Amino acid sequence: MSLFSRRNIRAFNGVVADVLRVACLFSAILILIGTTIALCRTILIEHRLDVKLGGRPEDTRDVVDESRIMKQAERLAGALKIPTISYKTDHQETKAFLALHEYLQKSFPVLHSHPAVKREIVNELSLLYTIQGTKSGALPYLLASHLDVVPVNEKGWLVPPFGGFIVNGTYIYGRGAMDDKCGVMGILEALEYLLQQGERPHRTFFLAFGHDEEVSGKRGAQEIAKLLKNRGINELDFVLDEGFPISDDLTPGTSRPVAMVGVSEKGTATLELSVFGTPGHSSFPPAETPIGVLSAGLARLEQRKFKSMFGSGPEKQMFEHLAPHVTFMYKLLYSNLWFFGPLMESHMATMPVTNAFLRTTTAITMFQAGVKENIVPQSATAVVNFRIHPAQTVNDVLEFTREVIADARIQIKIKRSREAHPISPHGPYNVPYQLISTSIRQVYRQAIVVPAVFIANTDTRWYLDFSTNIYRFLPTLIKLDDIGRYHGHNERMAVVNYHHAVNFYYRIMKNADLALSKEYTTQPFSAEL
Ligand SMILES: CCCCCCCC/C=C\CCCCCCCC(=O)N[C@@H](CC(C)C)C(=O)O
Ligand SMILES: [Zn+2]
Ligand SMILES: [Zn+2]
Repeated sequence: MSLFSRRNIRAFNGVVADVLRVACLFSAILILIGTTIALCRTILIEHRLDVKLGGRPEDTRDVVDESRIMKQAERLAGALKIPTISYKTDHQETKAFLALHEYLQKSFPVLHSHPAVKREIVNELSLLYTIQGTKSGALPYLLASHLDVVPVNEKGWLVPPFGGFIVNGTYIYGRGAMDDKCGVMGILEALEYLLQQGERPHRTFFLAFGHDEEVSGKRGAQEIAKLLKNRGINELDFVLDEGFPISDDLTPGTSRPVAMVGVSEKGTATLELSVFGTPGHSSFPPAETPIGVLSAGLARLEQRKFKSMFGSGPEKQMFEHLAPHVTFMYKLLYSNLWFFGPLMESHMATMPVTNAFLRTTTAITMFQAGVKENIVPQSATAVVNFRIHPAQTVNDVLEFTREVIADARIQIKIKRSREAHPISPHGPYNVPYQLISTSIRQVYRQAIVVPAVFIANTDTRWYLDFSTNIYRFLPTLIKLDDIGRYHGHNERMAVVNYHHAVNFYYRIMKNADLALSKEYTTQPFSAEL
């Protein structure tokens, strides 16, 4: 009988169908088990934590008095009028920073004259505040923000970017409204209020406001870090700096806001690509010019994306934390990335901001060549900025670039680089992470808090030595169309969101003291589950 007889083919089809049936059943069982485990784990953990930290999200005691909302907004607007622009390292609007220092002193008189608060100017333009707690023995913590802003192109703005306008009593417009004067002003508002109430923090903490975050932090945060070290401060309980804002209506499967707390940040590499040739008359040009050669190489680099590293970083935990709070279909999806990962990847790759979560990104940010229309230029130079997924390294970026460029005429030089930051603990027993999470949910009561990798960079790089608990989060709410306002036109902050930001920092200060109590210090909070 032939191997391909009808009977054999029928039998073979039967076996294939059986195997497929078993595989489907097996996958379905695994998906259900995966979903159940993820849900139980997160629900149990979150419930326990709410009880432990004593601050259930619905608890609104101690929240800064709402009648102050407009006054707070006006004070932030005042700070936005001061153009503390960083153009590049050592090229800054120096006078504006001094004006901002003075404005802060005038705006927050209680804290600036309080015996427990020491304010220092570091490296001429940065500020370090030390708030002396009433209890000794506990590790201090540090809240960071930055005083500088990126330059503006006034043309695209609805109102002048340094006008300090509050439009319709609803939005505070101005460069720095989101990045990051809301942090500086929000923290100081919270502390001013706390001291005004006659309260005194139990625990010592620092406020570190660098003046050059937008151009590296070398002169600001780095110097603040050195000063702390020189004073014998080698360890901090946690550091909280700017990071993701809370995203509203951006997460499939839920209409609730999602607060991503940055537990790491992507690495970065800035490469300079150059081509050199011989200058000459444009009426008898060579077959290829430096501009042509470099452009072709850059086009190849832009078109060849880095492979997706989805699932090789904390993305898994991010989606597991989302799972209990989303619709049933998305519960299945988010709890079973081993199965649905590719589907999620292809969806996330369609938007730049979600694509940045998946992979190392490539951005050609500068190009320079040519001096006159009839001279073939001698050289062409481009700058390419990469943001590196935590599962890859600077070296991977360099190798990838060489492989894609594949043209010996294009020289590749590293201008700046830094590996991705270590992943900070974000388990149920990590007090600093839970303290931040609880503070978020006490203010944004609907928010789902999840760990994530911050896709941009912050001053936290200078504080990595001080603690393993380094977090990045901005306590405001944004919608999809607000993302373009970062470093773009019409940066703004809703008056009500700014009020929430102040409340959040106030909560941090209160909860940090709560976390000092015996109950917390005797529990194994530092251990991961
Ligand atoms: C399920 C996914 C939902 C996705 C929602 C995402 C919402 C994220 C929105 C915005 C992120 C923007 C981050 C802005 C970063 C500001 C910090 C900054 O500019 N840092 C500089 C530092 C550098 C050293 C000069 C930077 O270039 O990274
Ligand atoms: Zn910033
Ligand atoms: Zn920025």
